[in-house]
Parts: sequence; C-alpha cells; structure tokens
Amino acid sequence: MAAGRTTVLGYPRIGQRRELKRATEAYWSGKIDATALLDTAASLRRQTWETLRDAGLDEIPSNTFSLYDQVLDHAVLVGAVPPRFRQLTGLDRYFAMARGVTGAPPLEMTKWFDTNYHYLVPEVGPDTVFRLDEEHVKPVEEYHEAAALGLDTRPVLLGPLTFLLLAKPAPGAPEGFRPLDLLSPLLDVYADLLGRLADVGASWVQLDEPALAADRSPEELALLRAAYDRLGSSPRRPKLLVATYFGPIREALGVLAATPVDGLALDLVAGAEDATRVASAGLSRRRLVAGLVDGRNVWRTNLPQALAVAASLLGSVDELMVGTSCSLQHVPLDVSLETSLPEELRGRLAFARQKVDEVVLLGRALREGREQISDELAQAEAARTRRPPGTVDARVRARLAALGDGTPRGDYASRVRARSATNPLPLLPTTTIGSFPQTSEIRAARADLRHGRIDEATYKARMRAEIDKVIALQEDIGLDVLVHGEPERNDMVQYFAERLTGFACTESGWVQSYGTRYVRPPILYGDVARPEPITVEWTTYAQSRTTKPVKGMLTGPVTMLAWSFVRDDQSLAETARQVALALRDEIRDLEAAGIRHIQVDEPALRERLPLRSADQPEYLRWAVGAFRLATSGVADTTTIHSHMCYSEFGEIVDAIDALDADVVSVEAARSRMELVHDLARTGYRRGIGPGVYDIHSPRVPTVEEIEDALRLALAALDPAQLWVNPDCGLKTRRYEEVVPALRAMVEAARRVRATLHPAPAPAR
Ligand SMILES: CN1c2c(nc(N)[nH]c2=O)NC[C@@H]1CNc1ccc(C(=O)N[C@@H](CCC(=O)N[C@@H](CCC(=O)N[C@@H](CCC(=O)O)C(=O)O)C(=O)O)C(=O)O)cc1
Ligand SMILES: N[C@@H](CCS)C(=O)O
Ligand SMILES: [Zn+2]
Repeated sequence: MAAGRTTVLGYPRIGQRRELKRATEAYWSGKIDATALLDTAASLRRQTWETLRDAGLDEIPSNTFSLYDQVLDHAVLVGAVPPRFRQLTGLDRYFAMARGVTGAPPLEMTKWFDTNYHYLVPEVGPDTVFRLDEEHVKPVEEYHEAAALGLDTRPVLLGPLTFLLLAKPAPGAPEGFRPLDLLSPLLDVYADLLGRLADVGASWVQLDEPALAADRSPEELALLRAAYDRLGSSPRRPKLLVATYFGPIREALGVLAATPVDGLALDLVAGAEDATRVASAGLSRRRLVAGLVDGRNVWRTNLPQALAVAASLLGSVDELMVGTSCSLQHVPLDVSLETSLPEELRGRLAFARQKVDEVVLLGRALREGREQISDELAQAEAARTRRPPGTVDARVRARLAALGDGTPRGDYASRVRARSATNPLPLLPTTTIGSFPQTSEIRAARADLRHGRIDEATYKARMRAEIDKVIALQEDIGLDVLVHGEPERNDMVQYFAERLTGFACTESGWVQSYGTRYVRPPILYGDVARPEPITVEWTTYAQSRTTKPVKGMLTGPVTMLAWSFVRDDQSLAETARQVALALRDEIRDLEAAGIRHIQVDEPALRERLPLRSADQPEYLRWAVGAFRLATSGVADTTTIHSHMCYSEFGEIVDAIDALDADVVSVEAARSRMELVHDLARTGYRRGIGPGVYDIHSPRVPTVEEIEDALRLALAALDPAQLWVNPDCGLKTRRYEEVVPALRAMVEAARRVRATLHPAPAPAR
C-alpha cells in the first residue's frame, strides 16, 4: 500500500491582485479585447500550476479555472445551452448566459451548496441535446496547456449526477420532467470526453459529486451506481477519482465502492464521520484522497489530529493520498499578502497557499515518518494554539448569561395596532432593501481615505452628500419608507466586522462570490462586542433630511457568521448570540434616536441550512434564536424588517415565521412569487415584501409586469400584509437602471392600491 502522495481538489483562480476581475470587467467595457482577456486567464492558470508544483504537490488539478463560473463552463461543455443563446457563439454566448443580453435573460444564479459562492443554474429540458462543445473542449485544452509545462494534471469535471441535480427544468418543460431523466444521454457525452482525455494522456480525472453530501433518495443512489458502473466500463478512460465534499456521504460511500471507480476523495473535515466507514467500504484496491485540510475555513490544521485520522485509514485502501476537504476556491489566496493582521492571529491562519504546505507536510509525515517532521510539527502546533489577547470578554459572557433568550415581543396584533396609531403608512407601502448604487466616486472616496489622500471629515462629508442625494431621489420617486443607501459600507458584513471587537479584516483576502464580484470575509476569532454605536450617526443624519420614515439597516447574526471565517473553539450558536447581543444594543440605540423601522438582513439564513435534514432543526433553533435575541428588545411601535435573498426558501417557511419580524422582504421575482404562496399556506400573517423585480439584471421592468407580480402575490395574501420592494439591494446597479425601475415600481403600487376597495385596516 502506498501512502503520502499529495493533492488539492481545486485552487483560487482570481489572482493575487484580482487580475481576473479587472481583466473581465475591462473586456466587458470594451477596454481590452478577447485576446488580452484570454492571455490574462492563461497566465493565471500557469501561475497556479507552477505554484502548486513548486510547493511540492504530487498531483495537480486542471480545469479548475473559470472565466465566470465552473457550473456554467460545464453546461457549455456538454451543450446545455438554452435556445435563447444559440445565435451567439464563443465568449459572447458564454457571458450572455451569465449576465443576459437584450431579449435573453441570464441563467438563474443560486448558492453553491452551503457556501457564499453562487453558480449559474443550468437549464435542461426534453429538447436538450447533450453534445461536446467541439470548438472548445476546455478540460482537454487546459490539460494540454499544463502538459506544455511538463505537468500531467488531473482534469476536474463536475460529475453527471450533481450536474443534473443542480440543473432546473428548462422553461416550457412538461410538468413532471426532471433533468435527471436525461442521465443516459449525458453519460454518452462523459464517455466521449473521458476517451478524449485518455487520448491526450490524462492518467486520472476528478469527477466532483458534492450532491452526495446531502440526503439522497434510493432512486438517486441507484442512478449514481448506474452512472459510475457505466463510466467505469468505458473502453478508453483515465482512472476515475470521484470527489465529494461539504459533508459525509454515508450510504453513498458503499454505492460508489460497488462501482468500478478507481478512487474517492472524501471530506474528512465536514464529513469526519466517513473516516470510520472506510474500513468496511471495500476500498482495498482503490485510491483514497483523505480531505484532511479544511477548504472552508482559514485556521491552521490540527496536524497531529489529521495524522491520527490518516493512520486510521492505512491498510483499508490501496493508496492513501493527502488532500484538501474541498476546492480551496472558498478561502483567500495567501496570508503572506496581509500586513496588518494582529501577529498572534496571523500565525494561526492558513489561506490557500499555506494549506498546500500543510498538505505537503502531512504527506511527508506519512511517507517519511512523523519523527522526520517533528520540528515543523512542533512549530505549527505552537502557532496554531496561541490565543491572541482579547479572545475572551467576560462582560459579554455575563450579559448573555443574564439575558438568556430575552423576553419575546408582544403579540403581533398588538404591534400592528400600536403602529397604525403612531406611524401610519399607505396600503402596499413601497420601500427598497437598503443599498443604492456603489458608484465609482464612492469607492474612490474610500480608497482616498485608505491611502491618506483625504481625511475622515472630508470622507464623511462626501458620504453625507451621497445620502442627501439618495434621500432626495427617493422622495422624488415617491417611496414610502426610505433608506440612507449604505454608501459608507464597503460590504454589508465587513463594514460591521470592522467595527466590532473579536473580528479581524484582511486587506487582500478576496474570495469570489459570483462572477467578477468578490468579498473579503472577516475572521471572527474572539468574543464579539460593540465598542460604540455603528450606524446611528448615518441613519439619524438621513432621517434629519426627510419627514418620511427612514429604515435603519443592519446585518443579522447568522449572516455575519455565514459570511465570515468563524472561530472553531466554541459552538456557532454561542458565537451567534454574541453578535446578536451587539446588534441588540445597536437596535436599542437606533430606536432611542427616533428610528421607527429597523431592518436586520439575514440573506444567509437559508444558505447555512445543513445539507442533511436531520441536522436542520437544531440549526434553525439557534439561528432563529439569535435573530430574536437581536430584535426582541424593541417597542411595539417599532417595525422590525428582515430581508433574505439568493436561495430557495420553501424549506424554511416556518423559520421565517418564527423570526417574529414584522415584515420580511424576500427574493421572489424569478420564481413567480412561489414563496408568497408557500408562506400563505402555512398561515403566515405578518408583513411580506416579495421582490417585485430582479435587481441582478440591468433590465428595467415595466409598470405592467410589476403590477402582475403584485396581483399574483395578492392572490395569496391579505393586502394589509403586502409590501412593495425590489428583490435585493441596488448596490451593483447603475442609477440609469435604478431610477426608472423604482419609478415603475411606485407607479405599479399606486395602480394596484387604487383597485383595492374598501381599504382593509393597515397591518404593519
Ligand atoms: C448580498 N451579497 C453579499 C454576499 N456576501 C457578502 N459578504 N456581501 C454581500 O453583499 N453574498 C451574497 C451576495 C453577493 N453579492 C455581492 C454583490 C456585490 C459584491 C461586490 O460588489 N463586491 C465588490 C467589493 C466590495 C468591496 O469590498 N468594496 C470595497 C473596495 C472596493 C475596491 O475594489 N476598491 C478599489 C479602488 C476603488 C475604485 O477606484 O474603485 C481597490 O481597492 O482597488 C469598498 O467599496 O471600499 C467587488 O468589487 O467585487 C460582492 C458580492
Ligand atoms: N441591505 C443590503 C442587503 C443585501 S442582501 C443591501 O441592500 O445591499
Ligand atoms: Zn439581498
């Protein structure tokens, strides 16, 4: 048995200085041509391969690069191109599928499992003819490119089962059609592709099947078996490594072991329990890539513990390789780019580049014996276990213990009565989700402040001028509940993290969120407290510029955690309570300053729902508890709003109700108000603002289509429940799109309002 060769399942592709974003956006705006974009892409790929080779990895993946999204790449590769894009070719078609063009809306975008990465949802219908994109067989091209550097890489493909499970039925597909129905013709294409990869010399291919980390039906497991029996028996093929990640695969392990696949990669971090299944799984003639280094968090690996897990697997497989739990695309590139993190914290961190070193070190320990690396191990352990000062805040802990779950708010009906007396609003009140366009002037002002080109007072004056503009615009458009527009926020999570203790923020720790939009997830390493009010000054300034109510805007506890890298030395539930307490204080201060509407955004509530249904109730219990802890301290006259987006909410309608928010705004435009109907069926009686148009597209909606959306919602709701708002914040849009879209929205609300007689009692 061989042990100790090393690999990773994938690597960040965006470049040290966000070269991919800059080149792609320059291409979109016509500043560079396709050749320049593709040159940048090729140079990023080369850098990655050389880095991984020089770090000493034994097997390097390829086809992990993408100009926009790996699922989109795969859809194009296998010919799943919806008819509306077929008159286009090459890059034009690729980016049109991602971003839409006139007359052809883009593919839908949604969360990649429980991560903050978003993929484009393939559309598959009975008319889809799977066929390899002959012009551009990307995995073969990338294999060649790496081969020119002397590397026999392992091409990475999305596996057939996961691809079809992630796809949605194409528009117009008959009721009951499922993309999985097309597994057999899809497998023909995979067999063809495997043949071509074998022909060019690939020894191994990685087929990613993360869908196996979620509950799978007996039928799906049977299809899994059939798929890999079939691919395994392809006459010409490289060896097949099926990679799973984001959790344990449980019964699927035995199913895969019964097929002729040559190896498995298991996530032994999020799916640690699978380690105990390996011995009896029948893998004695296979390769196992043990995913021992966490691809989802930034902490150094507990190397002795990882070695103990590896040791427990020796003897059960033919080859034991060391690897990462998943692709490293979900973590930032390199800690060494950070210059201002507290030193003790920095020492505990491992970003993608450092994780590769950890994999290599673990490999050496397995090959050469642990004693050969004892110095490196001792140093790594010393750095990992050092605690930065300020990790424990006794005051926060005592306050939380005293508060327990907090006292629940009064019943909803009393709140409605209290508000209609003190803050009446028209029926179908109009509002927005918070952010207005983040213009280049706003970003440039922030960059000027960072580089010392302007002082704090000048920066604040510019932000206040922006707020003046945003307030005046909303008054002119005729919105009912206004927002300050969030100009001062670099990001809805990072902004708060920068102002709370217990969080550290990076300078260069960019992670792709979707396409050319990246985020720098903060690092939550210690107890969380709020040294001083965060948003009160901006919100009250905005309120001073208008007599209409201004809605305060905060990011909720679950989202703060979901979009950060979170400490692993206490439960998420406990950490969420600390964030909730800080928000509770902020809400109290906003309320004391006269703010009557406060929105606590929880767009990540659904995203972090555990992939296994058995684990979901416990998560929802603490997630909802944290939201309620943050929001339950307010008077009946204060309206608590929440907002969610980017996900399918059908599974969490009860939790949405349990938040006890007065109004919840949700993404609904693309799903034709499905959620509204789901909520209404469960007896949801509070306010709801189903997004009436899709802010992810530059397209300006017509008044008529927004009216239609509102009428569709009213088919399920009492008019007193309905709020009118876009799908999400407007930060990624331009004013040229925002102004006509909001005017259309307000006009549609007016028209629908006029048809509602007699007016029912307002209930918000
Ligand atoms: C709601 N969404 C969010 C998610 N996660 C978050 N953490 N935050 C979110 O808002 N997940 C789900 C969705 C994902 N959606 C988005 C939407 C938009 C972005 C985005 O626009 N990202 C920006 C970076 C934002 C930021 O940090 N801005 C900073 C720095 C800006 C910058 O690059 N400055 C330049 C210089 C200035 C200039 O001249 O332009 C520089 O430093 O070089 C800031 O505003 O200060 C992006 O550009 O990708 C992300 C997720
Ligand atoms: N208030 C935030 C929510 C985004 S999910 C915004 O408007 O951008
Ligand atoms: Zn949103």
